Amino acid sequence: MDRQRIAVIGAGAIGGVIAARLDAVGHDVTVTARGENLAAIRERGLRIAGGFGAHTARVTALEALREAPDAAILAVKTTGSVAALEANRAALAGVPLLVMQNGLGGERAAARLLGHKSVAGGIALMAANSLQPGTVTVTAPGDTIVGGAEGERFAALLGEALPTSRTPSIEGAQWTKLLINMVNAIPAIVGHSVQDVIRDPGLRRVMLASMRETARTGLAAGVRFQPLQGLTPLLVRVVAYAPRRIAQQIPLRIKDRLGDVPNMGSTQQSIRRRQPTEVDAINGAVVAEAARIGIEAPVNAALVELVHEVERTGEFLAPSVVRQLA
Ligand SMILES: NC(=O)C1=CN([C@@H]2O[C@H](COP(=O)(O)OP(=O)(O)OC[C@H]3O[C@@H](n4cnc5c(N)ncnc54)[C@H](OP(=O)(O)O)[C@@H]3O)[C@@H](O)[C@H]2O)C=CC1
Ligand SMILES: CC(C)(CO)C(=O)C(=O)O
Repeated sequence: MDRQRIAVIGAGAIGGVIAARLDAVGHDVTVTARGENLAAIRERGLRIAGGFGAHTARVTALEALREAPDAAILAVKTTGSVAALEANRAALAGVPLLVMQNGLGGERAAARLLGHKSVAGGIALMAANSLQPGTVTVTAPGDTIVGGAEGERFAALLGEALPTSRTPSIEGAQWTKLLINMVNAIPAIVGHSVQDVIRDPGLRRVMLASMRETARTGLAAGVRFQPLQGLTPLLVRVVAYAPRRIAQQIPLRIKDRLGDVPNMGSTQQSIRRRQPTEVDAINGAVVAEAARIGIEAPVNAALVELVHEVERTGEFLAPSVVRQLA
């Protein structure tokens, strides 16, 4: 593919990896960042290490885009989407955009806000920690999944830089990722790695309960879950309805896929940076969809409350507080 001018809005964990890999394969990359992260990228470059190899990308780093790129990628947390899109609205007019976010429908919200339809949805299956400015460690590599409008364009672009595939239904893929993201809340509440939380039988029981609510809600709402990382539609039914001793194999598999390098999950990383988390867009999305179709999701509702409590106080809670939820 010809050298393209690519803008990555939000050079944190996922945006940082994507920007550095696009730089590594020869694209002209501009990132937007702020504060210490912006200063570190300007001074030392954007550094990635771990699962996709080491690279220091000497990218252009700005607070906001000054001109229209050929294509753009939004990789801020869902809580920052509106501000980040507003800040770059003029440069993004008519520019194809890929929204790389967990949660449901980020690409639809961005398309509404920008007032154009060239917006694709992307799902990162890698796990990455970004706790030092300008530096990202990929703790577990994984595919990037792209779908929706402009899916073909972004699959071709990212496919040069990272393992990438297309999904025929970004909504169905986002629901499967939502199920996987039930691993996020409990580590953010207790301050342990995702792997350690899943190893703990009592915490795993609560995580599985939140996964069951997600699977049952999605199935009841008519979602066609797409296969992701071996999590097939059949296994989604196993999560929803099989006896607990069988269904718990799903969180255990996710732990194995995350590998041995401790991963905090993106929600806990927000907590550790004293920033708002995406819990309302993850566990809260299950609660909202369950309410919409007239069922309940009490474990997810409780997890939302506990993550907000940790956000407010900055203090992790004892695992026993979570174990009693299921
Ligand atoms: N980390 C992971 O392993 C995974 C994350 N995801 C998903 O990917 C998405 C991105 O998450 P992640 O990369 O972890 O998040 P990060 O918080 O690490 O990165 C987001 C970056 O965007 C920056 N940012 C926010 N608002 C603006 C703005 N207005 N202008 C410029 N920069 C801005 C943030 O800066 P600041 O720090 O100053 O706020 C931060 O550096 C989320 O939806 C997440 O759920 C999906 C799979 C795995
Ligand atoms: C990698 C994974 C599944 C959990 O760590 C994730 O999506 C996240 O951190 O948001």
